[in-house]
Amino acid sequence: MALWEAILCAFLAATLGGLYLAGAFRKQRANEPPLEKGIIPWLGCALEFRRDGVEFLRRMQTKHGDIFTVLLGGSYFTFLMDPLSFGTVVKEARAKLNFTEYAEELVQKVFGYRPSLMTHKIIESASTKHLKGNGLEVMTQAMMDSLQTVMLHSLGSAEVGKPWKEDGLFHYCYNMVFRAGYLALYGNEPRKSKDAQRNDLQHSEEIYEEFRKYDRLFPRLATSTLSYGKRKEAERLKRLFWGVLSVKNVQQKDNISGWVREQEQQLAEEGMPEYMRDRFMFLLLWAAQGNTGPASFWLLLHLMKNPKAMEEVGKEVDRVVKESGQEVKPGSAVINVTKEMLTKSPILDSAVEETLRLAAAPLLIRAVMEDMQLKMNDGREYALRKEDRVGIFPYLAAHMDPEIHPEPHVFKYDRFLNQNGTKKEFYKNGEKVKYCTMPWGAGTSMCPGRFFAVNEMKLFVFLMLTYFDMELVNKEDEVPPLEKSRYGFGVMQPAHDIQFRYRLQY
Ligand code: HEM
Repeated sequence: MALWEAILCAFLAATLGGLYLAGAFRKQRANEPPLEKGIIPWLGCALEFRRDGVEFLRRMQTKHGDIFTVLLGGSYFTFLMDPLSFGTVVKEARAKLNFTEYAEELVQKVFGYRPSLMTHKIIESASTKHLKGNGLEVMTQAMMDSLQTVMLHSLGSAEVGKPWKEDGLFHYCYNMVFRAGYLALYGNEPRKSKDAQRNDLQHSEEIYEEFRKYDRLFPRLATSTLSYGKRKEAERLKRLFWGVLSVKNVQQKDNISGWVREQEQQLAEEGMPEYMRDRFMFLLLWAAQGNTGPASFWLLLHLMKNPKAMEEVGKEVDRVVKESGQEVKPGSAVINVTKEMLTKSPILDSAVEETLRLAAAPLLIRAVMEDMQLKMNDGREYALRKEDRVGIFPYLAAHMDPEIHPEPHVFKYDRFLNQNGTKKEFYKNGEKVKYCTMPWGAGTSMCPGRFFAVNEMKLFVFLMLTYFDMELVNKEDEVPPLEKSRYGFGVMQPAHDIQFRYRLQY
């Protein structure tokens, strides 16, 4: 064979091998879901998906129905769009559909954290102890105290009159809830130090500013699409957080939450090196603080845009405060809202659920560990291949389904309540939909902080409505659209902020 023939053969073999690895030759087999490979080898439909995931999946759903497989950046994802069938994925044994595989890859990429075998168990058991039941009472009180500190401080002294203050509503809500949550979880400056409270306020503000820089980069960091310069910036921020939240630094604080302290201790007992535990601290901050602030923003905004909702929630808040025997008097605008009080506000509960229906858009992913059959609710069965992934995107498949939630784009504060005050059930094709909303994920990966998160949002609303008058600067401003690049990453953020003003009532 001539040399040029040998080179040509090698080139052809390499190209075919590359195309094979890129999945270009994959065909839909009998019993498999419809396949969509896009036109670019390896990337498949990744660009379209990243541009606007909702639009892309809606188009696929119209074309293929409620199950289909898509090539995205070298991996095949089977999307299940039938909410009545979610249970089969969520409850499937870990040996077949595994949550940790994909999650481990992601946390290594974005936080530099390599999970140990026990990490998930440690998070689960610490959360059961500290973010539920009696532990939740302690955490709710810590959040209450920190919220009072940051919210009342932001106004200065009430004695100098009650001037209006103006701010971006998203900035204000995220800032307040983030800083209070950070202080409640990671502790305060040692109380023996002079100016401890002032230092807490200043330090939490600095942390918030840096966190937001990372937060903005996060979606592109997770999808490996940052420019070189932005990647360097993300690396700088990551290192900054590993330092600020290092085990050594956090241990200097007073009132560290049991949730943070115990997880760190258990990882240490398991033999995890200290530098890796520093990274874990950053991962926890992200998980605990990245969603609740944006969710509180949407809740307050929807209440402000819906006078009837604001009136009903306001009446409920007043009643609960009065029933607790407290009164907000001029000059002493301080109330204490307890976990117990927060159990007596069904209207606010419904408004919180409705807010999360509209704003929470996580993408739940499971790795297929062996060739298997997926049985749909209507009896159809589909073959899944080992090493593919299964994706559930409840925002589109359930939250926005007009059959489950009529007028899905409208905020209805009492959507989740029956007239007699009990919780409503939802139906599709005449069948009850268990997974009618899934802001917290489900199954093994379900958010362990959900009870605390709801209490944080409710505390924030209790205090805002009790302490402040507030209004949008421009009452005609529409609710801003969602920032599309964040689909799949939890609670959505607005494409732009919206100005409001607030002042002390008393
Ligand atoms: C509105 C607020 C929140 C929302 C919507 C939310 C949502 C979620 C979702 C969807 C997941 C699962 C992700 C997946 O399946 O891959 C998750 C995981 C997690 N969340 Fe939340 N979360 C919120 C607040 C919180 C808070 C306040 C905490 C703790 C104080 C917390 C702690 C965690 C942790 C530690 C995980 C990872 C669990 C594990 O991998 O074992 N979250 N969250």
